[in-house]
Amino acid sequence: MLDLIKIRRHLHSTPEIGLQEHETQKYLLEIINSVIADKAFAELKTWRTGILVMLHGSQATKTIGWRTDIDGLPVEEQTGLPFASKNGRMHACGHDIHMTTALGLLEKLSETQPRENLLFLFQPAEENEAGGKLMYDENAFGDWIPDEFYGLHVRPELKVGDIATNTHTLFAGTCEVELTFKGKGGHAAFPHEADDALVAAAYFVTQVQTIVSRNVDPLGSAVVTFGKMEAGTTNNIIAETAFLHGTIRTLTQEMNTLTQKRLTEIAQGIAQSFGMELDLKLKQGGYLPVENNPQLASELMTFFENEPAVNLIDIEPAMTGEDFGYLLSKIPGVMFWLGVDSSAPLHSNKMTPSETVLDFAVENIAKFLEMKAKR
Ligand SMILES: CC(=O)N[C@@H](CCC[C@H](N)C(=O)O)C(=O)O
Repeated sequence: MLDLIKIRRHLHSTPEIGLQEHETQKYLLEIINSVIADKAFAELKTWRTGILVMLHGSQATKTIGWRTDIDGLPVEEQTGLPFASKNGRMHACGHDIHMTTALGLLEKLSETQPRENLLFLFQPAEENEAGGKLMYDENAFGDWIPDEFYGLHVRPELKVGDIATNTHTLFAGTCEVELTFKGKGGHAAFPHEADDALVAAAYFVTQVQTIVSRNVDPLGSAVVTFGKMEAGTTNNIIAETAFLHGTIRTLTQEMNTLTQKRLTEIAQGIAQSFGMELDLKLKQGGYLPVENNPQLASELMTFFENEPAVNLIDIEPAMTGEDFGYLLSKIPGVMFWLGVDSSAPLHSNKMTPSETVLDFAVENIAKFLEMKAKR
């Protein structure tokens, strides 16, 4: 039987960034191969750093998919745990828990051959390059495309035992924004001979706040956050360029399109009024809103509601993003939050999920997938 705590700690101590998860893939493959070694009904294929494992059903009429993501974040871990990552990257979004749960599910569900096909997707690059979209668009699934797709994300504020989802939108659609104002540098004493990119960026950051307050329907939802701004070199030199890196989050794709349009207009207007060049990149990729399929979500919620160990919560959408949104735009399915009881939030360098969630998750999600694959 797999030692889930040992596996989780190994994965936790060796995180890798999206599409560079080579060691992670190697380690996952070792475990997956040990689990399916004597199962004639199991088959495996890889795509770059991703892995697909198919348990072929005995009387398959459909394919049920389970998805996990495998990448880490560029975060210096500060948990002080004995198995903390020391490589400048961290599983600060819980993907170590996601992967370990998927391995536990694979072990449990491959004990006997399911009736329906069961596909396990270990997907790279959830955080940056929308690996799910890449795999789908590059036909990594081939004829293993699931008919229904399920997946989870850990949620620090919820307790172990909590499973939270809804029958509509669970996560926002996001759009990454990269923007550079290119002006003309100069001496601080001669501003009239320069075009100050830092001042333009300051106006932009202020004006862009009006998208949420003036353009978004007050009954709708949008977030425009710039988390990074770089301009200038020292106090007495006028900045030639200013770089801003941000993200848009909205609960509908229409709102995302509107927000992207207004942001573009504001950036262009400011560049023009300050007489400088603008380089603007909007990167939405696969980060579409995560839309649960109403019927499948309702079935999943009823199932977990009737499981004594599970506290099922009907939850409001969150403004986090997930490239599972892209896969769910192609394949009906459900994503849910799994409570992991950490006092530090997602993406924090102190995020510490409770490992007791592993047994809970494998036990209860396996029951749901067994019901779907009709043993
Ligand atoms: C669950 C979670 O935290 N997801 C990330 C997804 C990032 C999407 C993309 N890189 C962007 O920033 O738009 C999140 O930040 O919500």
